[in-house]
Amino acid sequence: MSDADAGADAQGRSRPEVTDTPLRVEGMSKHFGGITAVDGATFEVERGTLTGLIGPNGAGKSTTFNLITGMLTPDAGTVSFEGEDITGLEPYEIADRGLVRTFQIARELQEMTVLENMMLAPKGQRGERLWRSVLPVARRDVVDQETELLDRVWEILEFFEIEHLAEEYAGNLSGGQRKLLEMARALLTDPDVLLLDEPFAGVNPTLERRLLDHIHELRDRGYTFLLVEHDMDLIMENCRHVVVMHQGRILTEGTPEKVKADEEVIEAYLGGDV
Ligand SMILES: Nc1ncnc2c1ncn2[C@@H]1O[C@H](COP(=O)(O)OP(=O)(O)OP(=O)(O)O)[C@@H](O)[C@H]1O
Repeated sequence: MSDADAGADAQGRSRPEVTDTPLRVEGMSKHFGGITAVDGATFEVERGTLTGLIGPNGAGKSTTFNLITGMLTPDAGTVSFEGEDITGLEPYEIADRGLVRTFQIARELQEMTVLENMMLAPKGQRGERLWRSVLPVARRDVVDQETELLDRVWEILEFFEIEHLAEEYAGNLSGGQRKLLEMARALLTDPDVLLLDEPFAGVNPTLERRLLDHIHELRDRGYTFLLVEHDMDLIMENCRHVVVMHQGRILTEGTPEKVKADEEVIEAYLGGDV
């Protein structure tokens, strides 16, 4: 969606102000007993970018991810999305607004096929702004919603090149194929911003490349990504903006070149090569 589309959706309902930085985290903190997991974190995610959130073990990345997606509530600070304060909202309320995370395929769903997993995935509740399709508008106006959903499901499966696995049980997929299915399910919710927590964990290098290509193509279509990752090199090679956490604080942020040259970052990563 371009900024020019902001203001009202296809039904004329008003939507919150759309900014170029859809996601803002300001002064966010979270304590667990005596542990400060996140300590006054402030950063932004710009629209249409891949932003990487990195940091050594225990830096506070997962906690930050859970605070943004509503799985945890911060002790201080705010999270805003498209200009709206979403701090403390329930995860489903946040997802409904278009800030969506991927979920591991639950055990029950592993006994269902890929197609069933897609048909059972939560759907976007936000009107007609469907999957940023290459299909012509007329095709998207199909009255039969079931047919439309099925069309969309197939289009997304084809996009991820897993349509040949439609009848396969999710439990039989490889680690990488499962990640593709997780992302395919998330896309059905019509997100604006996708948060991915360690999306490449357990994925072989060939599928990792494919997953990255898909992420870049989705970014080209206007989606925004926040990637939480251990793998510094991967983030440096693929993200335009990198946020580095250490001991709950934002150590630095900026371009990969800037971050790589930062003494504190080198220090945080065990004083080793970055
Ligand atoms: N539910 C919890 N209860 C107590 N302490 C927690 C909890 N969750 C996280 N922590 C602590 O908060 C700190 C930050 O943890 P977090 O998991 O956010 O870091 P991380 O950067 O994601 O680490 P990793 O890369 O190892 O997953 C750590 O010291 C961790 O032990």
